[in-house]
Parts: sequence; C-alpha cells; structure tokens
Amino acid sequence: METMRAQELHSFYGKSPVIQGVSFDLEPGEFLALLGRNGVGKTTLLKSLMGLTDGCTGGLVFGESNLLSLSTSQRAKLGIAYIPQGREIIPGFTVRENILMGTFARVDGRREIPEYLFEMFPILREFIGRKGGDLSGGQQQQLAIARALAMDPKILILDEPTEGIQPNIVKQIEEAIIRLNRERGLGIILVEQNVPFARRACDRFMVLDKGRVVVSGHSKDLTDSVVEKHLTF
Ligand SMILES: Nc1ncnc2c1ncn2[C@@H]1O[C@H](COP(=O)(O)OP(=O)(O)OP(=O)(O)O)[C@@H](O)[C@H]1O
Repeated sequence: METMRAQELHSFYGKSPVIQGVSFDLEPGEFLALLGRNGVGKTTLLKSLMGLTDGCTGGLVFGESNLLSLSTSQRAKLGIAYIPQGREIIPGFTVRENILMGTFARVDGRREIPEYLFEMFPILREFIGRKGGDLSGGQQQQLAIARALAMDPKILILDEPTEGIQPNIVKQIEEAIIRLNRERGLGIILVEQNVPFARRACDRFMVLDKGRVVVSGHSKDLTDSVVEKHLTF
C-alpha cells in the first residue's frame, strides 16, 4: 500500500500560483478532510493531484511513482479516483454505461460492476437502465461515486459531494463515504463545508487559506475556535 506525499506543492492557472507550498502525507487508508472558505484553492489542490491545472511544481509522489511526471489517466490507473464538484456523469448514457466507464481505468481489464456498489446505493440497481440525466442530483452523485469505485481505486478524492443535494440522500452519501474508508480501507481526500461531518469522518484535516495550509491536525484538533477563526464568514 502506498502513501501519497505532497511537498511544497505549487500549482498554477496561467502564471498565477493558486496553491502556494502545500505539504501533506496521506497514509494508506487514511481520511483527510480539506476545509476552507470559498476561493482559497481547495478545488485547485484536488485538481493538482490529478494533473488538471496548467502546471505544478514541488513534489507529489504516490508510493514510488512521481505523479507530476504522469498524465491524469496514468494517475487514475495507479488507483487515484477523482469525483469533481458538480458530478460530471454522462447524461445520455444509462446508469450501467456510466458505471462501466469507470472500469476502463482498471489495469486488470475486468469490465464487471462490483456488487457492493448496488448494496451501497440500491437505487442504482433499480435505475440501471435509465439515462443518467434522468436521475435526481443526489442519485447522480451516487452514480458518480459508483463510477469512480468501479475502477477499484486505492484513493478516492471527492469535491463537496453533498453540495446542493436533497437531505435524505446526503446522509446516505456521508455514510457510504465513511464505510468506504473504514470497511474497505480506501484512502479519502474530501473537500467539505460541513464541519460536523468532517469531524466525524476524518482522521486528519487541513484548512487552506489563500493557497496555503493555515491549520492542520487530527480530527479532535478541529475545535470550535479553529472553525470560528478560519471557517466562518
Ligand atoms: N480555471 C481557472 N483559471 C484561473 N483561475 C482559476 C481557475 N479556477 C479557479 N481559479 C482561481 O483560483 C482560486 C482558487 O479557486 P478554487 O476553486 O480552487 O477555490 P475553492 O477553495 O475550491 O473555492 P470554492 O469553495 O468556491 O469551490 C480563485 O481565486 C479562483 O478564482
């Protein structure tokens, strides 16, 4: 099992450095929550891990692999799955086709859908033949998570997975993320606005401000005063 290690990571759109020297370790099976006010660079940091910004300097390794020298799809094949904000499923593909797309990043060539995905999100079994675009927002997010899991990743990177989703599905998605971490041993990097959920779910957290880490620690260190100082508006 591999550790992901970022060292003094800088990341750019054009010439502007949005991420300005971020370092962290994600041990195998660890849950890291990434917090911060709007516009501080959380999404940009996640994109940097996948090679989706204009450029990145510093160090970023996963086990023995230097991620900065690899393309996005090569990173995915190492077992790093990314679920962007806004759940980009393919609306004209069925639920089955959307999930199967995830299997194309599998290195073992298997193209079947793991059964546990349907146990986690039973609605996807029920709607297996429906077009992704006909699902509700929350169901589409479940589909996006299922598609990422179909590649059998080691790390799941999620960008505000419950934003704008109906409350009854939020709970299911939160529980699924916790179970993936605790029962299936997936490493998780989660951008989250919901502090109580982050506290409950994460092993460690980092708060970003203007592209830098301003506080980090274990979940118990995510105190009300940290929230007050760095996360309230
Ligand atoms: N594609 C882009 N090109 C240029 N600048 C960008 C791009 N995307 C984001 N930025 C800028 O980078 C900074 C960080 O944005 P980012 O989306 O990473 O923040 P965030 O913390 O994820 O915010 P939010 O919580 O609003 O999603 C902002 O100043 C934003 O304007």
